[in-house]
Amino acid sequence: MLSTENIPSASTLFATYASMTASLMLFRSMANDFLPEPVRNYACFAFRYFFKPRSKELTLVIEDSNGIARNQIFEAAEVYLSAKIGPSIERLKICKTPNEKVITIRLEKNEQIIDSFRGVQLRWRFALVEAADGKGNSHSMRPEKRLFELTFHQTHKDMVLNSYLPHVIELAKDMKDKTRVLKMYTLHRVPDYDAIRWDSVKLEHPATFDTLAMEPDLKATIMEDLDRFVRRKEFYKRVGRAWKRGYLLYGPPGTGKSSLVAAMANYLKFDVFDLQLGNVTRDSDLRTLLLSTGNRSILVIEDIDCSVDLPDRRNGNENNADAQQSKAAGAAVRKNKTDFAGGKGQHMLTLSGLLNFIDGLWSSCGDERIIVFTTNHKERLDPALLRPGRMDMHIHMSYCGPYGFRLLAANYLGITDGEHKLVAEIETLLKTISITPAQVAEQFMKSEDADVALAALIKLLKAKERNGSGDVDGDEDEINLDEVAILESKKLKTEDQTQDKGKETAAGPIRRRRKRSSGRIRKSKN
Ligand SMILES: Nc1ncnc2c1ncn2[C@@H]1O[C@H](COP(=O)(O)OP(=O)(O)OP(=O)(O)O)[C@@H](O)[C@H]1O
Ligand SMILES: [Mg+2]
Repeated sequence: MLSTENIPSASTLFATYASMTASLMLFRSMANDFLPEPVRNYACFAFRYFFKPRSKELTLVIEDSNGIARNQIFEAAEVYLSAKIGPSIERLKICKTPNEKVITIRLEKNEQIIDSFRGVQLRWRFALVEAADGKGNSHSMRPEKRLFELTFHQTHKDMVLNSYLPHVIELAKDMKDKTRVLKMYTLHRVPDYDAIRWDSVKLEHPATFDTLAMEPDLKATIMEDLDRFVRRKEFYKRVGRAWKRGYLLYGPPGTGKSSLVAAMANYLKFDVFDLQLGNVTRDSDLRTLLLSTGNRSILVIEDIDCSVDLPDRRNGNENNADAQQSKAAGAAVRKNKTDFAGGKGQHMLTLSGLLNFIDGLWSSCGDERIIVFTTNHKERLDPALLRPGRMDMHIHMSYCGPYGFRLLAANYLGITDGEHKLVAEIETLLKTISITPAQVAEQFMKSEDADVALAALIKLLKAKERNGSGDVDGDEDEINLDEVAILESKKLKTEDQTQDKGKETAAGPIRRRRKRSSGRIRKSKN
């Protein structure tokens, strides 16, 4: 039987509680009076430290930026985790801008994801915290900081830092590349500010190495070269070279130089910056433009022989003061039309200036840069451009050979392994007659019926054979396409010649117009 004698009464309990509370309050007010604040804070900290339950977990806090630059780990985690979303997630943020191919999915505040790597469990949590200074993140202009918390057992700290996070970064890069929308930047003049800047559009050029008709060995060499370039970051650093590579593409019009640039961009997932030198009049503009090109990009200068001319070649005047000056400097000088007419000379762009800038300052302030020059006339190029070490690879884009023809026939007409009665005849003709891939493609566009398309190609090849135009350049070839083309091109040529008479000193723009007119004939038939 329980005795009630040993149980304290309610009044005793209340009295004890009241006296303890009074003692504590007395103690606290004495501590406040006699102990200085730093000592009190330290005592509180020590109390909490010794009596807090020990956690075996470690949490890494990954903020979206360090205040100035973006945090690469944060960005990688966002992408990586979007592929790890499981059924336990209740809220997600989704978004798609007009330029994006797919919907982006991101975690909402406080959502967690459990990941595992080499048998280790890792917990990710996305959080939004108000910035202590109330200003938030200046980089993203947000009032709060976005961060990920990555929690795991303390013993795995080294593995997470040295293996798991690099793995997340690498995987995220691959994922981003797959969905990346390539951009094509072209020059845009802002008249009010007399300035010129890059404007971007989505690069949707369908050319790839699979659709490009060129000799297989050359194609493989280019692809290998590109692969080697992108994976040799450390090598470039070690040997003290800027991580850039230059290609000179030369060959007749319609042999696929521009298509090759697009194929390179699609292959590497690099943006393209199309630098139309004709629109740039000042060296200072050029420098600003070059400095604002991004990493992982291809800078293209098309038709370099038309864009940058030697003045003595252009106007045939050896005594011209500018020509003398540029010769002395070993430079090719291009001036805009008004300079020639008015002789003001202040808007001057030099090829050597461009090349030095590309070789020097520009190339050292970015990574993974490719520069491509294209030309129809390699022999007209300034020796400064061809100097060893300037352009790493000279690629000759040539007329259509049997391999190129078969590839086009397969892509356009679905003729695989040359299984068509007319293929052998065409291949024989191709041995002696030069025809560009663009012209072959044009014939193949005429009909979906392989018989009709191949017959049209044979007709064109035979017409070329009759005219003895097997080895003339592409501009002349256009005249042989068909009667409409003949009439149209004659008309355009007459127009050109009339205009050219008045502008004998501006050889560059004249060459450009001729090229464009032949392009127009091609387009009108498609
Ligand atoms: N090698 C090729 N493989 C597949 N298609 C090609 C090839 N070359 C040209 N073409 C076709 O011809 C069109 C024009 O080619 P592209 O503009 O690449 O020639 P280009 O060499 O740059 O000519 P230009 O010297 O006039 O700039 C392309 O859009 C493509 O359809
Ligand atoms: Mg081109």
